[in-house]
Amino acid sequence: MTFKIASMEISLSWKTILPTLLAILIAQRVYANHQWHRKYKFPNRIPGLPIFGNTFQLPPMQQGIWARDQAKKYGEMFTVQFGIQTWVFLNSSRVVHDLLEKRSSIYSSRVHLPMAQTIMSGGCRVLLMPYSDRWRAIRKVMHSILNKQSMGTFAPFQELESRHLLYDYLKTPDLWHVANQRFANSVIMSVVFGKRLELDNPNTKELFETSTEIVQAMQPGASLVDALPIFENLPQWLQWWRPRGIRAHEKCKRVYQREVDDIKRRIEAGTARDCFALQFLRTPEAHAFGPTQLLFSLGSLMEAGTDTSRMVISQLLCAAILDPRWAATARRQLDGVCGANAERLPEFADRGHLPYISAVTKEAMRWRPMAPIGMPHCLVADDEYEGFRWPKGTVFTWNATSIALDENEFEDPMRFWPERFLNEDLDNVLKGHLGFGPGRRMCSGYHVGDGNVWIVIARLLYCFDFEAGEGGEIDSLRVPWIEHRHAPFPLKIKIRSPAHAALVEREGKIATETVY
Ligand code: HEM
Repeated sequence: MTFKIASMEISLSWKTILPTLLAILIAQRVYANHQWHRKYKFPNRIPGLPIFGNTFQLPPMQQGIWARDQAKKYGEMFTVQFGIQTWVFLNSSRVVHDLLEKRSSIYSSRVHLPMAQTIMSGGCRVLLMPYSDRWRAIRKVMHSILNKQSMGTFAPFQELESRHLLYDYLKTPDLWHVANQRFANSVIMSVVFGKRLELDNPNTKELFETSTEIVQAMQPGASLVDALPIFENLPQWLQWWRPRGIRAHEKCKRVYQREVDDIKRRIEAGTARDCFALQFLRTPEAHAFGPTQLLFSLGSLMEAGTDTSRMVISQLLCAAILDPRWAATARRQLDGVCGANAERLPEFADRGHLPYISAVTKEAMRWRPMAPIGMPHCLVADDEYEGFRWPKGTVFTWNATSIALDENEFEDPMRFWPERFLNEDLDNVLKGHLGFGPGRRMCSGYHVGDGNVWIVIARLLYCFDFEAGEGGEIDSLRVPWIEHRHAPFPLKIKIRSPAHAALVEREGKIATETVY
């Protein structure tokens, strides 16, 4: 009886305590939510699902077109919820300039990615690093080696690899996409490690596999814990993704170390060419953050510097067949400088006499942005702007495709029209477009990227004619530029004349036989 009474007493008290506790918790949550909404104010929010927000609305491909449609509907800025992250899309160069450039000191961090950055990269991948002393120190060294004055060190690599590219186009025109990839990979291998790409070397294959793995790991939704970082609090033995991440990390360290050991051997033997790694290894700051950071600083450059150039070159060829007008203008200027009868190949030294090719290069950075919805920049302190208030941790990105194709930004934006860049800012490769990103986080290798595209397009247009291949109309907004297993669009390539064939044969063959 007593027990019964006691148990009744207990159950009675729980019956009252539990709902009361629950009510307090809900009230607290509602109050916190209310306070949060009073404190912070976001631009137009795109309606989404409870809990998941807009996560399932972002398509895996053609994200740029999706984001452009949203910008048309929601205006200069809009807000979306991807998992637990709040993203603000900046849809005009005005707001990009005001926030990501002018306030770059608080808009330049990265989203926390427990799988891609913490585990797979040991926190050391430059592209994914938070804005920190370490990131600033490494970027400073990168800048000191990759600045405009140092381009004389890297231009010979680009010169040689572009001659090899011409030879590949002459001999195996149907494999032009493979030639583009070989060119981009070999330039970056030379720039970073001072040696050419050896296609059949398994070490090379492994090195480039690591890039593919991290690109895949960075895709939204690739890993649950990156979408919902709360899962990183699970005990390590329950984190099923961890062993895969550790394996990828160890593989990266092993393949990067192999390259570092190789260049150290060449330095000792006195056979190393001047390159990024050679200079980097001599810089005390490069060693300040330990051996893993040193390896990943070199690896990060390899990863960031390959696919980017390859894709922009493909875009240019596509633009040439869709609108032959600009290609004809470029050809006229090239013939004026190098002779109409294949007298010689265009050189970097001709750049001052070939302004149209520089304008073509800038227009290529605008036309179909390589990062279609920009790259996430994370805010590190609460901020206010034009009546909006954002908490730290909000993610900002420049809506690259939308801005590039907006007629308020560019006259006749759909047209590939290099003339728009023939102005007093022509020689400033960053000015007038966002192809290399905004603010402090902008591309570290932009001089190399610009040089790659400039020399390749000058030489290809001088030597070859390009026409649409069979396979229907090309929708240049939907071409899968990232594709590397097959050509992203049908293209027919013909050498201009027997004299041009002889020039390519002569200059290209030597390039294919050069070994270092
Ligand atoms: C045409 C070629 C290239 C294009 C269009 C390009 C574009 C970009 C873009 C859009 C970003 C992101 C910027 C941001 O987050 O705001 C970036 C970052 C980066 N790029 Fe490039 N890039 C190119 C070539 C290269 C090359 C050749 C290298 C190396 C030599 C390189 C190294 C990097 C690095 C290290 C980062 C990471 C910067 C950071 O997060 O601090 N890029 N690039």
